Order: sequence, then structure tokens, then C-alpha cells
Amino acid sequence: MSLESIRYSRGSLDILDQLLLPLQTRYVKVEGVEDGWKVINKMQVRGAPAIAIVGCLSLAVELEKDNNSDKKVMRQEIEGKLNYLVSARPTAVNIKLAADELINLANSLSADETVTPEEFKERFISRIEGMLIKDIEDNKAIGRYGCEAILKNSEGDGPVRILTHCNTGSLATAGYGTALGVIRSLQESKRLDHVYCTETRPYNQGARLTAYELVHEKIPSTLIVDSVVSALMNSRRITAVVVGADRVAANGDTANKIGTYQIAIAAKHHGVPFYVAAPLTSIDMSLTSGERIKIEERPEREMTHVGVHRIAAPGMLKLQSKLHGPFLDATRARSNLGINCWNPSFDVTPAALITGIITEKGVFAPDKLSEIESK
Ligand SMILES: CSC[C@@H](O)[C@@H](O)C(=O)COP(=O)(O)O
Repeated sequence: MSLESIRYSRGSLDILDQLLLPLQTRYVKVEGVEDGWKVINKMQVRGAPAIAIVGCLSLAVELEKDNNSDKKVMRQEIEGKLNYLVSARPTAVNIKLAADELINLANSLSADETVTPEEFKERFISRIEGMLIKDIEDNKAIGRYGCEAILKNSEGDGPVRILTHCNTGSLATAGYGTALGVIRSLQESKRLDHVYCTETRPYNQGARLTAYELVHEKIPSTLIVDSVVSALMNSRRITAVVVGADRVAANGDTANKIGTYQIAIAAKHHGVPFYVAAPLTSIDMSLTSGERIKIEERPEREMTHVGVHRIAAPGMLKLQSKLHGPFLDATRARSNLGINCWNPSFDVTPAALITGIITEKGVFAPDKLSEIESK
């Protein structure tokens, strides 16, 4: 049985707190939109599909308790709450696309005079609940298509070795996973020899979450630090790299967890196929290229600390605060006494480095994404 990161029944939502994994397994109650925003922003739940689903389910939970009988007021409140949820993290597009779909639904239910307020609520909540089921079905299809493509492109019928980055499994989706779904499917095909997963500094999704999922699924695997990737490709035959996506632009440029871009460069150099596994809800056809993707920057504490322990050089801020008091920040900026940190959470891999984008509709060359609509 795969890990259950989202526990939902009508009116009730609990999420597995991913900040505590793998040391503690604790579920957090999400009572409504305010809680939904917080668990997404604090990364207690993370991964593009899971962010969208938990955000929308938090609204479903809130609506279930709401006795509003004015459809216009309901419509207006829904739009405001969805826009608020989208603001919790900016890079993943899935929650934005889900919000747009739900705002359209609310508009049409509100405008339709034959729909009662009770029906409005029922149909709206049911649509959100449908997302949970659809995400798992889509992931399974991604797994099948990805497995087929990798086996077809690999030499003979020998063992397959995969490198993945970040966490794209049950914890990042409604279940099964995207890139990790491809790995699961390869495991089922009995051709998978080994999986290498990167630590994924600074939040360590690889070490804390992917390693946890791989062990849970009994998949033979090895954890490497991020800087080992090129050496790994140079010394062991890697069949393919498979990663997830937070937003794919219309030209195939792909935003994913920081570090993905340098893995794609190393893969190109070593002739290793590089696949992105992502549901259609991660594809943003409104953006012509990756240059326009907004990259989230996270707090520097994620880099400077592991848990409560500071691992980065402390700088001289304490001493300075005694000397300069309220002028500390300006002083720090001018004299650079404390170490500066830059912590972008994602990077954009250019389409030219991507072999294929694995979706629930099949595998597409990055410059052929417009063909998906006709499938
Ligand atoms: C199926 S998850 C795909 C991506 O969302 C994943 O690779 C990733 O970058 C997650 O980033 P995170 O910052 O942990 O939310």
C-alpha cells in the first residue's frame, strides 16, 4: 500500500505533515482555507499536484460547513478564497489552473437559475472531490507511458537504472506519483535494477521523502548528494533521468525543483535521456517560454539550518547589534558582515535539454506540446 498523504472524507481533511518526515508520522487537521494556505506555504504539504488538491479540498471542507443560501455571495467568496490559496506558493501552476476551472464552475452555477444553493454547493464540492480520484488515475497512466518509453529507448532487455530528483511520489500527489509513478511502473515490469535519488538541498525532499517512499516500496535504491550527479553518470550506466515539474511552458521549458537544470546539463553531456513526468495540470499553455515563470524564493533559514542547528557560518550579527542597534540591517547590507543567502526553490530547464514530457495522454517531444489538445 502506498503512503497516504491526504486523508479526506466529506467535511474533513487531514494531511501528513511532511516537515516531520521521516522521523515522525503526524497528521495535521485542515479546517478550512486559512489552514489550507498555511500548510501549503509552510510546505507541510508540497509537490505541485498535492498543493492543488489540498488547497481545493480545504475550500470544500469550509464550504461543507457554510450555510450560505445566496448563490451570488457564495460565488464571490469562492473566487476570493481560491485566489488567496493560489498566492500561497507561486511557481506550481496546478493550483492556478484548478482555481480557474472552479471559478468558471461557480460562475456558471451561479448564473443558472435552475440550480438551487444546495445543488450549487453539492456540485461544487463533488467537482473538487473528483480531482482527488483523477490525479491518481492520471499518475498511473503517466507511469505506464513513461515505463514504455524508457524500455523502448533502452538497449536490449537489460536492467534499467534511473536517476530522480526531489520528491514526486505519493507524498507530492494524490497518490502513486508522477516521476516516482514511472519508477513504480518500471519496478512492476521487473526491469528496474536500481534508482538513484538526490538529497535535494536545501529542503531535502530526496533524502527525507523520496528515500522514505523508495524504502517503503522496497525499490532498490541509493541516495546521493546533489553534487554526485555528474560523477554517477560518468561511472555507472544510467538509463534515464526522470523528474517532475511545477510548471511547463508552451515551448516545453520546465520549472522544477532547484538543481534540475544542472542534472539536465549533465545528462546531455553524458548522452542520458532526460524525461519530465507531469500531468496536463502542470502545463501552462498561456506562457510562451520558461523565462516568464515566476520562481519562488524561500527563507534563508532553509539553507542555514538543519532542524534547529545552524550549519552556515554565523556571521557577526550579534556583535553588530550591540554596536549599531537599530541600524543593523543597513549596516549589514553595506559592510556585508553577515553571509548573504539566495534560496530560489526552482529552476527552469530549457526544452532543448528535455527528451520527452510524459503525460497521462502519452509522451510528447517538448516542442510538440500543442499536439496534446488533439489527443
Ligand atoms: C509531482 S511533484 C513535481 C514537483 O512539484 C516536484 O518535483 C517539486 O519540485 C516539488 O517542489 P516542492 O518545493 O517540494 O513543492
